[in-house]
Amino acid sequence: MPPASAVRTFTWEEIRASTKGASAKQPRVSTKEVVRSSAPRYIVIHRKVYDVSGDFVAWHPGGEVALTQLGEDASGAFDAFHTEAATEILANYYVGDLDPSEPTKHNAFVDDLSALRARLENEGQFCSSKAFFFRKFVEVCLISALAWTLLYRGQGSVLSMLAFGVLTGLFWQQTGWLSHDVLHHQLWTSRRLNHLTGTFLGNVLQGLSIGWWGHKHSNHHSTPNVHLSDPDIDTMPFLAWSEMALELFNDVREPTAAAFMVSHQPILYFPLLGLARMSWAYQSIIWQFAKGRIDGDTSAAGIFRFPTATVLELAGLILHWTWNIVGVWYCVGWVRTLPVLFFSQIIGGILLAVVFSLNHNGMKILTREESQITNHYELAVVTGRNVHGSALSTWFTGGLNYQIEHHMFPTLPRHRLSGIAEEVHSLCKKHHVPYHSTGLFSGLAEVVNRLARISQEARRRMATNIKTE
Ligand code: HEM
Repeated sequence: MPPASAVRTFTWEEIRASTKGASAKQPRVSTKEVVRSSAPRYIVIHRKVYDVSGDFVAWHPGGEVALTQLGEDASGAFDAFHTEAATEILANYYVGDLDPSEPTKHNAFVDDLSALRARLENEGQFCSSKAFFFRKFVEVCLISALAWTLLYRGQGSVLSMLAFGVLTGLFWQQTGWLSHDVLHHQLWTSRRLNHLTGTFLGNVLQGLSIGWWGHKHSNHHSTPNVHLSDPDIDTMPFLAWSEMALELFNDVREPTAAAFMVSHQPILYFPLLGLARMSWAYQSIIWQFAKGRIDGDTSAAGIFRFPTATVLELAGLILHWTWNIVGVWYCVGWVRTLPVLFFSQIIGGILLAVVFSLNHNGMKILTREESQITNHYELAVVTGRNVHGSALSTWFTGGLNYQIEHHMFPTLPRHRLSGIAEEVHSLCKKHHVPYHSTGLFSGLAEVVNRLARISQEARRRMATNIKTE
């Protein structure tokens, strides 16, 4: 590192200029541009400036998700995702300091939450209880075993097929929470072991690609409910979650179909949830052959640079579909195979998507500019909805009912989240950050109300023929 006097200092203007290539409609510079152009690309972490241009993305174990923070203060996102080892590697990309006169997202709220993180680390709370995760694994195995036993013994009766569909949907939901935990590196300290366990839980048991999911989910964690950045609210032309999303009408391929969907979205919402799992399964397969191209980038994310990862993923997906199709056929015959599989996919879709929806939908949606001045912890609070209540709601939602705490500390094992919720809540109160916790059904009502409000606005705009750009 150069001596203090020789350290280059940067203004935000210079740092933001390094996002050249981004536009209001496409706020992220494409990975291809970052990799191929020789222009420096800066991010700021704890007032130090790092250049992540060139081969950074190809090397980075988190892949192109780092680019969601280009030109920004990425301190919170960096702290949330990384271990001590990554902090040591930072020096390789260091190019200077943020000018002392420039502001950052750092404030007293960040100080208090960083202190909480440090205390949790010292207490060893980031280490998981293996007994908890083993119990969870046994639970999902029992659900699946019951489903298959009923289907086999039922000899094609409608009741046994319905029971199989419901139990298999539940199995996929609960396995989904398990793979989510593992892929957030909550289970093992070895990242490779987490990826391997995740491939088994995600690809083999669930039929969903962990690479596809990891890419989407890391982007979501980095920019939750940020318009045009968070893939989880990028649901046009089917659902619009904000007035801002209505401005995307001009970009969709079938504006008339989109207008129909959005103006009926509160009614279409639940049927659409039923289709969610089939859509994810389809995208999981496509992803294997066109990694990254789904989002318009032709280069693959860093986690795919090992061909073995792709081979394992493909093998997992093939195993999943073979086991399910042949198994159902063996129990109920060809004619009933498709309806049984279809029904279980619908139930699985609803059970998973309803929880995802509860986590953030209907909460505040920020513009890119607003997110640039909102620190990572505050972003977690204002965009996240906790669902309080019983042990049953924690079981059903896989601990994601502590959504705010999960976003603050994604690597904290799920069984520790309830233990810190009260403290996080009181810190939010102390710093006047609005913390929202509600019941499962009132949360769902909030989601539907938001859809209804946006739908009404869409109809108003259509009726008055206001052109939205
Ligand atoms: C110069 C800046 C960065 C460096 C040197 C870096 C380095 C690393 C390293 C070494 C890992 C492996 C895990 C670990 O040791 O902790 C990692 C993983 C990861 N990074 Fe970064 N990182 C940077 C910036 C970012 C940013 C800004 C984001 C998000 C906005 C990000 C997201 C991730 C994610 C999601 C993973 C986990 C991937 C997995 O599932 O294993 N990184 N990074």
